[in-house]
Amino acid sequence: MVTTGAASEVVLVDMNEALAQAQAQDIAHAVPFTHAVTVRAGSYAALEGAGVVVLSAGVAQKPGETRLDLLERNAKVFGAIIPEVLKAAPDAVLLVASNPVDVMTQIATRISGLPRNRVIGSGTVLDTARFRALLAEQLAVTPRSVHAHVVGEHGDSEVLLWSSATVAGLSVEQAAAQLRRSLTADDRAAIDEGVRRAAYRIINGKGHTAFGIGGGLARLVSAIGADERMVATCAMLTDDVCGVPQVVLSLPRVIGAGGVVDTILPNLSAEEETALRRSAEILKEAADGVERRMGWSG
Ligand SMILES: NC(=O)C1=CN([C@@H]2O[C@H](COP(=O)(O)OP(=O)(O)OC[C@H]3O[C@@H](n4cnc5c(N)ncnc54)[C@H](O)[C@@H]3O)[C@@H](O)[C@H]2O)C=CC1
Ligand SMILES: CC(=O)C(=O)O
Repeated sequence: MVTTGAASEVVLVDMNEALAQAQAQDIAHAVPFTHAVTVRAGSYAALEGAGVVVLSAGVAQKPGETRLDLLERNAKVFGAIIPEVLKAAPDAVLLVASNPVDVMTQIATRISGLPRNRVIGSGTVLDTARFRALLAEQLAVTPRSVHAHVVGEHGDSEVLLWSSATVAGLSVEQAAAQLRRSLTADDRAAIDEGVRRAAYRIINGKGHTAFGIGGGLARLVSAIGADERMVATCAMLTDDVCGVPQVVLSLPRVIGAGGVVDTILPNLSAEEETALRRSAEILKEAADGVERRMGWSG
């Protein structure tokens, strides 16, 4: 947020106050080289007046763990922090990043009691970025010129929408042919694996992921602040996805003041529709399970 000037003031709140202080100081020392952003650590009360609160507290995956493995532990963390956040910043948009982000968004929606469009999960924003980056590398164009989306779970069952991916208005197959680049079934499988398994590989190498999600969250904060109506694949509680009712997952959403302004359902091939339904079923089952175990259902 500091490097892009996405906010005028950033407050870091963490149960580890010394860590929040140290991070705030370190980040503040980048301000002279970037944008005029005030950065400080504080208690929940310091969130007063916040337009957006990013929820990223909790535990992260260790090598070998899936995102869904974190569910119970992070549900308890949200149970503790969301009432505190709302006391200080009742009008904020909640932007959820903690994993498993889709189910955590559903939990945040339930605990907060806020309208569903004000509780957004970063969802597959990061996976969409990874898909665009890898397609761009394959086609030797900049990722900004690749229009492609990942929908469904931010996790193992996510769905890469190859059928609607375009460059300069052409399908990626047509673009590859004109650009004299290979895009064989093996290339596509390698890109799929590269997107779907990115977090596992990065966590094996450095213990966590940070820059991609940081870029994505900053972009969303700035879209909300400027009422941009940017289309991004964010997670939100949705009435019906391929016949699965009341499920939180990512679809292209219009992001502006107040959170999600609208949702767009892309054209799906039969195979993509089946995969999206499966992803919705997996998330629904995980969310129903945690609601039961936490005594929230009914
Ligand atoms: N949605 C996405 O694309 C991504 C999500 N994540 C998720 O974000 C979360 C955070 O990841 P990291 O920053 O790498 O982990 P981290 O362990 O570095 O940071 C988590 C912080 O939460 C704090 N915390 C824990 N319980 C708390 C509580 N009750 N109140 C206040 N603070 C509390 C901890 O003190 C710690 O500083 C994880 O769930 C991770 O899986 C991470 C990267 C990408
Ligand atoms: C950790 C995580 O969810 C990611 O980097 O995709």
